[in-house]
Amino acid sequence: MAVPTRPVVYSFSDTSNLSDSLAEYIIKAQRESVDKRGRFTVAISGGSLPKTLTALISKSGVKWDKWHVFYADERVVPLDHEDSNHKLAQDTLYSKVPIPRENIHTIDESLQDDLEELADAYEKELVREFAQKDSARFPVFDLILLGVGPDGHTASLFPGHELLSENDRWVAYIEDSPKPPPRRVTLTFPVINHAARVAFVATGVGKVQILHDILDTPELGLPAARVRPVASGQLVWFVDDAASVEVKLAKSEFKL
Ligand SMILES: O=C(O)[C@H](O)[C@@H](O)[C@H](O)[C@H](O)COP(=O)(O)O
Repeated sequence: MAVPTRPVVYSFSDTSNLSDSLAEYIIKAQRESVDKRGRFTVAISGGSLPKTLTALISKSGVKWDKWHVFYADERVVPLDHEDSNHKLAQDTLYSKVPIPRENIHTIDESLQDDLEELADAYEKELVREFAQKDSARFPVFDLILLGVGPDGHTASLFPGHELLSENDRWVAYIEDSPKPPPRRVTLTFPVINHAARVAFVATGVGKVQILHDILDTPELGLPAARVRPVASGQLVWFVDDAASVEVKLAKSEFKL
């Protein structure tokens, strides 16, 4: 059994410094992935995360045509709905950079009335994009970008939910999400924990307690604390000083 990865925690004075360093981290991950496999597969979350990616817009090292973007979770609403993570990322990022639309892997909104079928279809999209390239049982994302809720959820994996023990499916659905909207699809822990890199982003005073709980008492088993990339997977937290004020775990000085 691989030794669980210990998280590296980078704390920044403000979100502008965080966003700039996160962009440098992502570009380094992209460079390594493109050098090895000619592409960069990344899964992003919704909420406040897309906004922290905007520093990439002005960076010269981003090879947008090599990116393949998926969603760590997505709300099951039309892709132009205000609750859609895709719409959020489209308005915040994609509309400002030359990423090919065919490289953005959205849910099939025509299936939104049948969550089982929609989750299955998204899983098949992952199989198409990864299986012929990686023979592993689970897809190996180059990078998964996660947020964390005040209850410790990440993606759409919520405390006490049966999805936390889903160990076979790559994509699962939830119809009673405690965070609205209720109907969502999400990557499962096996997929998240097979990523080459996982980076959490958490900012603001609203995350003070949950960051302390997750980073200093992982034995509580909160969903975000159960993200432990196996093998050589890296686990990094990008936080601001406001959110990490109660974190006892030693913070590292950001360096690539
Ligand atoms: O679709 C979603 O709602 C997100 O993927 C969700 O998992 C988010 O990352 C957390 O709820 C944190 O959200 P904030 O960063 O906005 O607090």
